[in-house]
Amino acid sequence: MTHALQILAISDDIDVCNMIHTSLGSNGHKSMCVSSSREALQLLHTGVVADFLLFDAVKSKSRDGLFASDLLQHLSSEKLCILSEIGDTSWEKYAAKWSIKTVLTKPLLQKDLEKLTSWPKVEPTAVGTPQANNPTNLPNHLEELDNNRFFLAASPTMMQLYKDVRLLAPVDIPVLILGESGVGKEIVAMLLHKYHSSADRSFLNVNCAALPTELLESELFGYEAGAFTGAMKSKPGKFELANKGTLLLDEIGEMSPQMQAKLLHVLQDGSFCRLGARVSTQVDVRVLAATNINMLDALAEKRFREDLYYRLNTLTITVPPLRERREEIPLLMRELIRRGASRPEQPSTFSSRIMEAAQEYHWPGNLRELRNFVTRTLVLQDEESAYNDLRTKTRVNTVVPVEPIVEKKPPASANMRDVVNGVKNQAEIRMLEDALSTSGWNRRRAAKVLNISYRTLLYKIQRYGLKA
Ligand SMILES: Nc1ncnc2c1ncn2[C@@H]1O[C@H](COP(=O)(O)OP(=O)(O)OP(=O)(O)O)[C@@H](O)[C@H]1O
Repeated sequence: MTHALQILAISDDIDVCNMIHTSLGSNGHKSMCVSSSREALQLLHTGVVADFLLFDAVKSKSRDGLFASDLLQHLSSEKLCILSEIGDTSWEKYAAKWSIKTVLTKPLLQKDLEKLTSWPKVEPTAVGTPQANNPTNLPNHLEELDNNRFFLAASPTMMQLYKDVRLLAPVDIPVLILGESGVGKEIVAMLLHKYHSSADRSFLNVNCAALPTELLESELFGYEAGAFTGAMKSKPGKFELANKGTLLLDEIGEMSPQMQAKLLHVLQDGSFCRLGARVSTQVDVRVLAATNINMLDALAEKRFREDLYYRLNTLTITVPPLRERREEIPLLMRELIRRGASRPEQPSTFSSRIMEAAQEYHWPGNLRELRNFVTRTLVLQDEESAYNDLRTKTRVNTVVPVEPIVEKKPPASANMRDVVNGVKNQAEIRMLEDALSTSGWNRRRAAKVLNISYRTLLYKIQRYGLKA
């Protein structure tokens, strides 16, 4: 049987990436698209095998010497191809210098790829066979962000989300990012910033739920010396610091009514006063907002101002929970392991049974929980207990059918009360986890759904050790 080949593309152009994924995927081959040669090199260093590398030279940031010697160390020149623009012949001289035979021009067409690779079609692997679980079989998009953070998409919904982000990013309108806690709203905001014209300016983030109103006000707008006790020196706020850049207002749904009114004012005319200042300051900031609460409920319950809501959500992006894109789990884990394994004795991958168990678990804390799980497992180097932990949590979440009590004598030591309490606790944990995960770990909403007080819910979360 013919083996699936892998093409690695370095391109910022979503049409190019889509064409590669679709055209190669339909022939049973694999493809990966990254946005810089640095990312491509990182992948090659970690053992990813590319049978062919396509470099999109159009609008590439650092044309000269970009991938010359470094990439050629991994791949022979016949395996490299440059994608250029009609009329741009500058790449021919580089191609000659590096002995690269192929220079294609945009728009990239299916027939170019077919001719280029002349790879025979591979029979699709039957669903459910081990190979179908192999993460490298999925077309995916990996993008490097600041501070060793990354964006990875592989499911159809996330690939579409990436496409939407790329379309929206350059447009200067407010975007509201919705999704449960830990799904990657901040990562999406970072991507929106990366592809905005202000990308070389600051990207700042303020968590609106973490600070009481007065502190949030000084954090956002800054203060003058003497504005309050302890304000020895004046200090600019995040709006000033993010001038000409992007400011993400995280957990905006938790902002107090007073702050909402002040924020509305800034969004209307871009000006505000530092605390204790007499004159106003004018800024030009791209404001993004994110929340894990249901904004329509918040509007109906008058917890959030309608006028502010409509200012913030000219466009909305909803990031799906991890349990709705389980096919991404092995890929994400592999990438997290690759970045997390710092010592030689740490594994470069986890066993396939742990990967499978991870795909079955419902990850109420989404990607944050997955990342913590990988880090913990790498540090403790105890896959067995990590596996058991996953299985237990998956079982607790699955409805346990009540076994008919037929002629089974309980063991002498069994205590009826313990058994009943065990079943009751399990049912309670299941209900709590369901309510918390559907409300995106918004405890007030979960308490409402469960019809218990907020304090009772906090107590139960602590008692059962539930974690987002
Ligand atoms: N698509 C993704 N690819 C890779 N890593 C991701 C992705 N999405 C999220 N992560 C990782 O998951 C973790 C949580 O992401 P992030 O902080 O963006 O979530 P969030 O939705 O903003 O959470 P919260 O609502 O609690 O603020 C981070 O470590 C982030 O790097």
